[in-house]
Amino acid sequence: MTSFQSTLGEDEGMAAELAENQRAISIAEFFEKNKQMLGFNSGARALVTAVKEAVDNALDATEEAGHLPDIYVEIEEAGDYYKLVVEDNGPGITKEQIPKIFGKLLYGSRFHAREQSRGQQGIGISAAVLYSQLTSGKPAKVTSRTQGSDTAQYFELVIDTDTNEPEIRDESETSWDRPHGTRIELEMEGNMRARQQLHDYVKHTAVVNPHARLELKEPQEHFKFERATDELPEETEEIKPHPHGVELGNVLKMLDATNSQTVSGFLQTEFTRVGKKTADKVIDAFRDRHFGREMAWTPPASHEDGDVARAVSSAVSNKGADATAAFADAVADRVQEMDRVAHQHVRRFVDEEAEAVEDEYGKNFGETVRENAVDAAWRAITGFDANEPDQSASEHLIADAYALADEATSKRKDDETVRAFAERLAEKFVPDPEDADAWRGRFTRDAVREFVDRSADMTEEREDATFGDTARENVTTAFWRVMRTVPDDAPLVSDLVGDRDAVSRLVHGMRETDIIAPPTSCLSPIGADKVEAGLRKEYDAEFYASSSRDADVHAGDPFIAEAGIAYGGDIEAEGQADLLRFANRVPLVYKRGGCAITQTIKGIGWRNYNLDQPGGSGIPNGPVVIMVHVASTNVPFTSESKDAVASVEAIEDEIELAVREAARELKSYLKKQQSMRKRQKKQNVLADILPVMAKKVADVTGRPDPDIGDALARIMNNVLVEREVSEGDGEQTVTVVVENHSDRSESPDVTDIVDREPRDVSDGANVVEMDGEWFVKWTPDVPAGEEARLTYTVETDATLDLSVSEVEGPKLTVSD
Ligand SMILES: Nc1ncnc2c1ncn2[C@@H]1O[C@H](COP(=O)(O)OP(=O)(O)OP(=O)(O)O)[C@@H](O)[C@H]1O
Repeated sequence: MTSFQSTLGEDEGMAAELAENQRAISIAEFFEKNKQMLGFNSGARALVTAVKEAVDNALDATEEAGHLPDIYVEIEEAGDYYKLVVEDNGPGITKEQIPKIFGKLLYGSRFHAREQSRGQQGIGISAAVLYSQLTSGKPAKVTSRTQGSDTAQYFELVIDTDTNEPEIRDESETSWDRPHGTRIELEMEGNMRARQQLHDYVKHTAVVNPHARLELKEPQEHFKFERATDELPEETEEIKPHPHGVELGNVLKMLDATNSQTVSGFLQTEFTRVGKKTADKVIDAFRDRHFGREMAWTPPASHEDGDVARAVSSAVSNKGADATAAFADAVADRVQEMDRVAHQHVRRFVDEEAEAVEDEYGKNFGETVRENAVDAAWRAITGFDANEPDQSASEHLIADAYALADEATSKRKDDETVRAFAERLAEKFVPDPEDADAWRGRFTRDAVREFVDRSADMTEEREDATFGDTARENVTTAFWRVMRTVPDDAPLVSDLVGDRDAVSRLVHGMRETDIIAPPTSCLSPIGADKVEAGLRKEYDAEFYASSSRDADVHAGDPFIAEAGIAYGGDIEAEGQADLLRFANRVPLVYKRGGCAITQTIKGIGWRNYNLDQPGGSGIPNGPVVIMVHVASTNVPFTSESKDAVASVEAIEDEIELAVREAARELKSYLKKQQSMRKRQKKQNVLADILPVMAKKVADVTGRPDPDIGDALARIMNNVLVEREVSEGDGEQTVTVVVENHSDRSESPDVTDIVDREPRDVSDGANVVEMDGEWFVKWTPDVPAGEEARLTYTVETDATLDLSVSEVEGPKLTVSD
């Protein structure tokens, strides 16, 4: 304890004095002092954040109303301040809501909705109003016209920071030329030092929202991003939470609020993807933790040390010999039919057979008789004796335990060790007759593990053997597998409310149960095609790849990770790759280092994907743009300013998988490029030396020079395209020969352009005339090792121009 604290403790008057100064703090006051939490920590950043909040809202509102967004942003110098105007063509806001939306922090429509939207907390735009009033002292000016209304509403308002309530300074009806929408005007202290971030935000917003028209007018520049598509993103639907990943606190709250009485009803009504069957599975998993399971032993017939029929028969008195024998035999038969039998089975068989015998013999088999019968049968099966204080495990139980342990442990353990272990373990199941649960063989998994541990420890000590953790876990699992879920009714919702331990077991049950992934109707991913299209729109690269993963769940909220890669072309080759981060279609422009997206990219070994990565970790170098989008009904951000995605394992894993998917495509492209470069190099060398060699050979042998093109194509296993011409009477017959020296079938596009009309064109050609030139095009399928001959005739003085595509350059030899 510090001396200050000890003084406080001694002096009660001090506590009272301190108490006088203690009072609740309004949320508005809190954020007034903690502007950085909302992204208003500097004048430069404040402008970007205010634009972002207003534009995000405008996009959310227009899309939700089914309108193609048309958003205008203007930043203007106004004396010592900057004036920001953001206008949208959304549905507008009603007169009653305007003051609360702009004049009250934590007021919004999205906080409780499980549906993807840019806005989440209901803080964004009111925080911008707060910052503007704090720095300029001016009220926010809001104009809004709802669809179908002749007039617009105009408000001037500020936030009362003591009460976090709007204070209206002016209010009137006005006219506005937009048929519907909202316009907000804020004056604030600021500067344009973050111009680049502002441009990035608007530009990247346009990339991932191709359906939006965006206009940004700032003191120096004016951008217009026209819409690239009239297709709105798919409409999203609100969903309930998914059972995987909901936290204990939430489940406690939900149990408190639900109208359902049974846990099954609760699971089915409050969660997505839970029907009766899934609810039953969750409840079974819950039961296993809550009640434990019942040990099931093999029936005694195989061991011949327990006679169930005789035991049951002697437990029944006064029911007549026939009825007693029929009942005892029937119970014994039912037991024998089982591979393994647990106490619950015996209870069921006794009840069912008692009823059958009652019907047939007219004797009453009441509860006491039945209980005696269950006890007797169970004793016969297990060898347990309720009257024997120091009983030990029967040979039958030891043999059962041995069989399970033997199968679960490695073959290298010697038989004696396993037997000694099994004897000790079987002993642990022998109950104290006073303990009703143990008597029925009911134990939790932890209890079984403890039995195993104690038996293994003892075996290690006495038998000088080793019983490692894996062996212990395997034996526990082997026992747990044969144990049966208890049939007891699950507690009701009213029993669970407030019982943290029991609810925690329910939450574990929910997590353990296989449940299909949540519906993705609540999400609006960009889609792999559009990710690539967005990159193509923005970057002139030589290669693009993209991926969009299936939905996964975090904290009951579904999410999807998407990635795109652009490589080469005009992308800056010097320095690190460019990383574009997006969350719910909003570009993230700040806190790059503290973002899970950046961390995940840094953790990938990019050298495996043929990129340069100094030191083997970190952002790779080279002409690369990596884009990552996380879409979720609740993106976990590191702070309210929503600059960076928090480090959540499930999300990081999916980001990594999405990026690796795209990176694999990049790798095979780069590998191919590399092998093409090698091939080209080899070909260049050959093209230099072959003519020299050919000349020498021709000189020595006195024969004409051989055809170099042909030889080169054969050596390189290329596709060789050659033109042969035979001249006749004023006309020539042209033959284009396609020889395929490679080891796979090829279908090159072969085009000869001639300036006279060709005739007798061979089959399969497509002839198009344009401005006095004829394009004669074939796409022959040429199997490996074969050739195709393509012919036509044309006047002798025609000029010819041969071109070939659809075969990679270094694999092609054209001799015109
Ligand atoms: N331009 C607009 N048109 C229509 N409704 C709007 C507009 N701007 C805001 N709203 C409504 O006001 C609410 C509050 O907006 P605000 O920016 O404060 O929070 P949010 O967008 O819900 O969440 P966040 O704090 O994460 O930005 C929104 O949820 C939306 O219902």
